[in-house]
Amino acid sequence: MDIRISGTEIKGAIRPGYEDILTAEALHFIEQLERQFGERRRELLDNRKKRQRELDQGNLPCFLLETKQIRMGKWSIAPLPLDLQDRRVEITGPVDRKMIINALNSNAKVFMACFEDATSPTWDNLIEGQINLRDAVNRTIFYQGENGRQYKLNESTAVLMVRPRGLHLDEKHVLVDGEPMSGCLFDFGMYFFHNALRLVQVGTGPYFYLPKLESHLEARLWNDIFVFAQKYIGIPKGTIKATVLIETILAAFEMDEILYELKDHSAGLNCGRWDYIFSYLKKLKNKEDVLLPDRSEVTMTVPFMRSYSLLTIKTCHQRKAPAIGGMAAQIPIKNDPEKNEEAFAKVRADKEREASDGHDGTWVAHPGLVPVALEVFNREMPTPNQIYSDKQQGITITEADLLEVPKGLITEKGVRQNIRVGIQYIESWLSGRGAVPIDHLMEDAATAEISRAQIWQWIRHKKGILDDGRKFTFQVYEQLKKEEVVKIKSKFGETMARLDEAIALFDQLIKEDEFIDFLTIPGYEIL
Ligand SMILES: CC(=O)SCCNC(=O)CCNC(=O)[C@H](O)C(C)(C)COP(=O)(O)OP(=O)(O)OC[C@H]1O[C@@H](n2cnc3c(N)ncnc32)[C@H](O)[C@@H]1OP(=O)(O)O
Ligand SMILES: O=CC(=O)O
Ligand SMILES: [Mg+2]
Repeated sequence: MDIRISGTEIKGAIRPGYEDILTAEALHFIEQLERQFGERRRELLDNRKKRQRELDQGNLPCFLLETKQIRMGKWSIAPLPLDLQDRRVEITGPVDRKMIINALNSNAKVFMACFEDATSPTWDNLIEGQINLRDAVNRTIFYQGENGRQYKLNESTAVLMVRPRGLHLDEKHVLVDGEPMSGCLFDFGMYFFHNALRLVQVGTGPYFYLPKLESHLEARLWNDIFVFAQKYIGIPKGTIKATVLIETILAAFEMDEILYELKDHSAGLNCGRWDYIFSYLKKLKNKEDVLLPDRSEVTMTVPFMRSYSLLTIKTCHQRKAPAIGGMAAQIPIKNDPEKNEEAFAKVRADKEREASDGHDGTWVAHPGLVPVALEVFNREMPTPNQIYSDKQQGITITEADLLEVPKGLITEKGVRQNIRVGIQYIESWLSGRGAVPIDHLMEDAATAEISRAQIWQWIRHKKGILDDGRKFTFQVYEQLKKEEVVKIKSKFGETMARLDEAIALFDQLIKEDEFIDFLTIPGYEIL
């Protein structure tokens, strides 16, 4: 069956149940969103390119002169709704049916359902994700595992927040006036249209996380989208609340401005550490002194990362907004209690730093880590949040602090890990899975971006030299890649259906001199 309503045409398959999401009314709404905001989104994407060219020519990110008044002014975001005041532990995950139930039942305060880093945007994942979220909001969601185990919601569940895709991705299965529509407007629009009224009725609201913003003008776009959407379905302005991920180096220089643009709709900021590392590398890739060591060495305690997290807290608290921490990559390790305890200790230390610095909550990747993070925040944060604490007073973070280049080594082990993780992750993404465990770490689109960006840069940077003195070149890359692919094949054999395509895509990302902005853009062409 083909669906075509007014100027909107659905190119994706219509399986049983999909018509409940792709209703005429919902399609009319997303068509309006695209017509109203699609062009502005494209202009903002062009701005990103222009900004990248300026950075490539040697300009450095800086606090903006033209918005100094906003940074100096006395203002706060609108008061937070009751159910977003205590966000001490938030679990994240893809929009998979079983995982949604597990996350909502996990005892975390919030569950962020993710269409971005943790979801491979196949048409089926997206529409099934919308069905799952609708059923979760209606509390009718139910799942039966292959082993017969049945899953349903507990009496008390986490507050739901939804992360639509970033501005950079199209939705090729939905054409509006003959062109693919914006992925972010599709995800946001469908979730909002089907759930906002019900969420308000039951005393919560349409709450969002906004990924990968690069400027306050992008926050302004989202604010205008929210105003339009609320008016469209007849709910008061300010009902939507959104937390913006500070996960690009450019956004770190515009935190006040981002909060200001969204102030009626703001639910604070979050430190998206993995995309942040990727963005630091990508945006500054042409600077001769900018070179990151092995991925495992770029932790939250290296100076530029710590500065960014402290500035996020300080900025948020000045504006009475929550500052949520980020994701430690460790996940539980089954059948090895000693290694498992080491992983938990790393997560605990990460959460202790966040809580004692003044973060108002944190992220975990796995239900098994909820008690670890809860114990730390319960101990360190007796109040629902730390918005009124004075922990950040006296701290000043400069432009130079945000840009400080970390020290450390590039090793063959680090190169091998980047190659293996990059290829394995892309294979899984192409096969429809957007978050995977690799070497006992959570890997998703953001972490994989770091892996491939490092390889790209180390080859081209004159200081891309391994700790044993070898220059890292295309030849060394080819040799190590060959060996890593053999290891992948011997471990996974025939189960990796899209390995050849993953290797080809990884190669393209490394070999094109023009840095490819997001791996998901060429990836989406073959998804
Ligand atoms: C950089 C960023 O953007 S971070 C945010 C985006 N990334 C994410 O959200 C990743 C979230 N985490 C995950 O997807 C998963 O934890 C993974 C892929 C890393 C590991 O998943 P698995 O290999 O399935 O873990 P594991 O086998 O230990 O899972 C045990 C149980 O916990 C469940 N589970 C694991 N992680 C989650 C989660 N995040 N949410 C809900 N349930 C989860 C599993 O579904 C499984 O349930 P079951 O026992 O009922 O079958
Ligand atoms: O989205 C989170 C990140 O770390 O990236
Ligand atoms: Mg991210």
